[in-house]
Parts: sequence; C-alpha cells; structure tokens
Amino acid sequence: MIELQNAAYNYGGGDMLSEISLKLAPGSFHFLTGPSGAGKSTFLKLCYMELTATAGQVQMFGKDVRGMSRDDIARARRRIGVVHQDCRFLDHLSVRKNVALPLTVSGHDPAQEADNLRELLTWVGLDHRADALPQELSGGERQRAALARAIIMSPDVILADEPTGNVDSEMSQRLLQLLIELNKMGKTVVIATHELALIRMAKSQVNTRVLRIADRRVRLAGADL
Ligand SMILES: Nc1ncnc2c1ncn2[C@@H]1O[C@H](COP(=O)(O)OP(=O)(O)OP(=O)(O)O)[C@@H](O)[C@H]1O
Repeated sequence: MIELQNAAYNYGGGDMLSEISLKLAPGSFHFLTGPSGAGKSTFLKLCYMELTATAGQVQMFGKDVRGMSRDDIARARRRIGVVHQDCRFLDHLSVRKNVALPLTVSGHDPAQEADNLRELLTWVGLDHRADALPQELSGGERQRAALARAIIMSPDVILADEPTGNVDSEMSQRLLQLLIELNKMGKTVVIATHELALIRMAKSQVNTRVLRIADRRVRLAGADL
C-alpha cells in the first residue's frame, strides 16, 4: 500500500526524519507514537503526499511518488482518507454538507448518495446532528464528523492524526471502535496518538503494530506497551 525506503524529510533545518524504511501492508493496523514534536504529523504527511521525501523513496500503491503525474497523485489521494489533527470545517455549511464535501469536490452528486450519507452519519452517531453547523458540535462530535468526511469516498487507507486529541476517554474509545470496525472491513489504518491506553485497548481486539518515532527514526516499538 504505502512503502518508504530509506526516506527522510527536512523542513530546511536538518533532517526531521531520516532512514525510514517500512511498509504499511493492506489491512494492517498501526499506531504511531512518540513525543510531541517528534515528527508524527510529518510522517503522516509523507504518507498522504502533502510532503515529498527529501531523500529516499516513497511508494504509494506500487508507484514511486516522485514519478507520479498530478493525476496519479489525485487518484492515489482519493484512496486515502485523512482525519486531521485540527479537523477544520466550512462553518457556513451543515454537518451533512461538510461530510459530503469530498463527493461534491470530486464531481459526484451528493443527492444521489443521500442514502450512503445518511447511513454513514448514523454509523458515526451523528444522524441527529446532520443539520447542525460545525460550531454547534462538541469536540467528540467534530472528531466523528471528521472521520465520516475522511471515509465518505471509501478510501483503502485511513490516516488519523491524534483523532482523540480533544475528547474524553469514553469518546476516545468510541472513535477507536469505529476505526477498528473499518480495519475489520479491510481498511489499512494508521493512528498517531499519545494515548497508551488507547493502544492497549486496540491490542486486545485487533492485530496492531506500534511504531515509535524518536531521534528522527521510526521504529517498531517493543511488546511492552
Ligand atoms: N512547516 C513546517 N516548517 C518548519 N518546521 C515544521 C513545520 N511543520 C512542523 N515543523 C517542525 O517539525 C517538528 C515535527 O512536527 P510534527 O508536527 O510532525 O510533530 P508531531 O510529532 O506530530 O507533534 P505533536 O505530537 O505535538 O503533534 C516540530 O519541531 C515542528 O515544529
């Protein structure tokens, strides 16, 4: 799915990440952990091609990112759903319209997808909030709306950057359950998080691998988590 070979990234002041070699296999479930500022978001940005590695190789779905045309990149991005750390919405649009935005942007008629949209909002527990405006949502509702928007195009890979950052532990568990369900449907999932409790909870339900970023490297964490 996504493969990095000796990849590095630097923002201009020396390598932020270096010598990263790993594969995110189809259907795998990874956590990405490490101290604040270690480079978790940077790593995810390499995985969804917002950033291009400054050294080494990144392959997406079997193709080297550097050799990809704009169309190839757009196609590959459609296969990746991203839940951003600061999940932003268009404030003047309802939750339903915000969640449907990727459909609208890619030329689909959201009216034709009304049933899917309703089903998705029900699945994340927001059917009763579909007409609300984003600023009327609680933190946990915002995160679930962001997750719904990330998966509306039915991506193969879901990258979630601190999806439980601003919510209580009950809501964290609920979000985690949604991500586990997606993984059970065959989606590849990567979650950046500081919450070890979340990782432990997932480990009891799915086969997870924990990646830890420290000293610019991404390594597989030990089994002691
Ligand atoms: N656009 C940028 N230009 C320069 N430096 C940046 C840029 N974006 C991030 N950085 C720096 O790169 C480092 C890694 O940032 P990143 O956001 O990837 O870390 P993180 O592990 O996700 O942190 P957190 O857990 O706090 O979200 C930080 O020191 C950050 O200040």
